[in-house]
Amino acid sequence: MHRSIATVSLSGTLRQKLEAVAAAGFDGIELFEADFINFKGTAAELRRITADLGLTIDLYQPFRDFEGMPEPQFHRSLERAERKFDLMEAMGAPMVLCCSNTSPLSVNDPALAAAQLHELAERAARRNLRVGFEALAWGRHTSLYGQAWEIVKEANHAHLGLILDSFHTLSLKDDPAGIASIPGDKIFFLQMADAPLLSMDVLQWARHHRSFPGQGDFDVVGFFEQVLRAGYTGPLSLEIFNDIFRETPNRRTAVDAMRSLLYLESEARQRLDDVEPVQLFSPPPVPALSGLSFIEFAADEASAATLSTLVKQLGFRRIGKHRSKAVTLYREGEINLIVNAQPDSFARGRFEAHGTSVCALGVRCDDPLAAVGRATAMRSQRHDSPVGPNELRVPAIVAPGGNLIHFVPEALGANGLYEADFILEDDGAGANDAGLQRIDHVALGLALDQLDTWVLFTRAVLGLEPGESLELADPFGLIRSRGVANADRSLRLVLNVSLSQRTRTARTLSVTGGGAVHHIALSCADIFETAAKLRANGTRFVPISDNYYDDLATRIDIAPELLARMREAGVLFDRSPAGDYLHIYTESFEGGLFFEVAQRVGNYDAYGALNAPARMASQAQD
Ligand SMILES: O=C(O)c1ccc(O)c(O)c1
Ligand SMILES: [Mg+2]
Repeated sequence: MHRSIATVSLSGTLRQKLEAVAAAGFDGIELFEADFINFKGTAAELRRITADLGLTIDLYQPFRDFEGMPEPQFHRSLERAERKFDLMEAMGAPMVLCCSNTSPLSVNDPALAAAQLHELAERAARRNLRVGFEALAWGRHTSLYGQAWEIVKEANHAHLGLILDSFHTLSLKDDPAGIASIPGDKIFFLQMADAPLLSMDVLQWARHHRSFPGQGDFDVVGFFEQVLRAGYTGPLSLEIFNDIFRETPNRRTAVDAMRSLLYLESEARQRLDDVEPVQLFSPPPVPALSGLSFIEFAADEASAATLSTLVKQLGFRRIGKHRSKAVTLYREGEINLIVNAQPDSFARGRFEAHGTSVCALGVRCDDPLAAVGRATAMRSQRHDSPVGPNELRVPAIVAPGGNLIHFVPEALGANGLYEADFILEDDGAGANDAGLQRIDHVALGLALDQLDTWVLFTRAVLGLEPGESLELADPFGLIRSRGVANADRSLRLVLNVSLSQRTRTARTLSVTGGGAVHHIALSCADIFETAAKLRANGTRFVPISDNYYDDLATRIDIAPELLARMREAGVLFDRSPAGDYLHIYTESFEGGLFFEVAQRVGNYDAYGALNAPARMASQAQD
């Protein structure tokens, strides 16, 4: 499809926006009027700049408060339109977006609206321009696409058509199914936007909280499917009013934007085997992922020694040394932790930039090359590390923020990779084993402008689905937290952002840079036994207040004996209809990273997020 984006969706000057959009591979733009009004150049100059960048100006927008107007406003608006048509001719923009009237002066008369739009289209036709009519969700008399379509039909002019915007339809919970029966050639333009489900004034929602398809909660794929079923073959465009995007570096926004369209096309394509009026993007399928094989830390010699002590307290044994690099492998249960202190390596670069931190995750995968193919198709970068003799090349990609995700072939089994790359020599400290079994989840601390990027990345590249978005109280501000997981829940990530500059998460972030691992949750079969062994090994846990347990007993019906054990051990508890979650947090390591030990009972499917405030308050009281 011809892929386009409204200039309002990105930060920067108009020229910077155009350069970012062109670099991300877009074909065209919707020119947001304010971007042109404040541009220090002529329409002809803009035409040359966009053409030099290989972009077309597909739409000039918006033209407001036009239809259903009494005199003298109507004729004044026609004059205004003529001046905009002059500009459009000079810049080579073939279409103007006329959004439904919000003025208190407008009258509720669809026949008048149709007649006036006919007149506008007639004037556009004289210059071979076209007019698209869009229902704003807060339009005074026209707020639904069905109403706008009735008016366009009645106006019956070849140069007048309908503009669809998924936000307006989905925010009002209007049914997009009717779109499929609108003639495709009368849909002149398609604007796609997603958004989180919020209960607020629809205008505020639309102007501040839209997001790219795949980042929000709307059924944008279902909407797009109906438009394609109508036979639409015009541009696929993004129009995103978002407060955070206005300040996000525009190169990143532009890549997210392209990824969202590629995701949207590929998802819709799977629903449209029978009808495909236009070629849709077809990437390799999402890989089948089955959990984390390893977590790799970036360190230097000194911090590698500190980490070694820490993980041994957690019951890990050192089981191998890398064949050619200063890299050590630790294991407990099925969990592999790698500490990479190799100078001149990718890991050392991360260490120098961010301190001791997680620099890579290894994900088990049925077909790693296909996974990398999917990732690069979805605009992620492939990463190739130097490989020594007899070592395995594990395909990797760069995640947002710069850490690596390696795809470890499932076929290697539990030990294949480690046997190839490491000299395995168990240091025999297995007596410390505390019963940690698997990596339950990895929680990331992200900058505010990275959450949407990560939701889309994990969805489009890794095939993970986001869960509920929660707001959690830290003593110094709010944290927003969202889990993403694959279908069988063998791979779970938790994405945390701080809405305040003053929370622990925000402060850690300013030390480690965005996209850092914030904590690592490890599972066990009996949390009381495991916590006792870990304590005996020297692990220190975040203490939990007595008041927490008094309150817990009032909220949840728990056997007194279990409550007493939790109180004594400092174990936190959450219950859902599907099951229970018992967990405990270690004190943090330098840079703020810490571990969580978790026991899932039944089919509990979340992360104990409601207990995070207890942890954050305790950490703040240290
Ligand atoms: O918020 C607005 O005014 C506005 C303008 C043009 C659009 O296409 C739209 O969806 C919203
Ligand atoms: Mg719109």
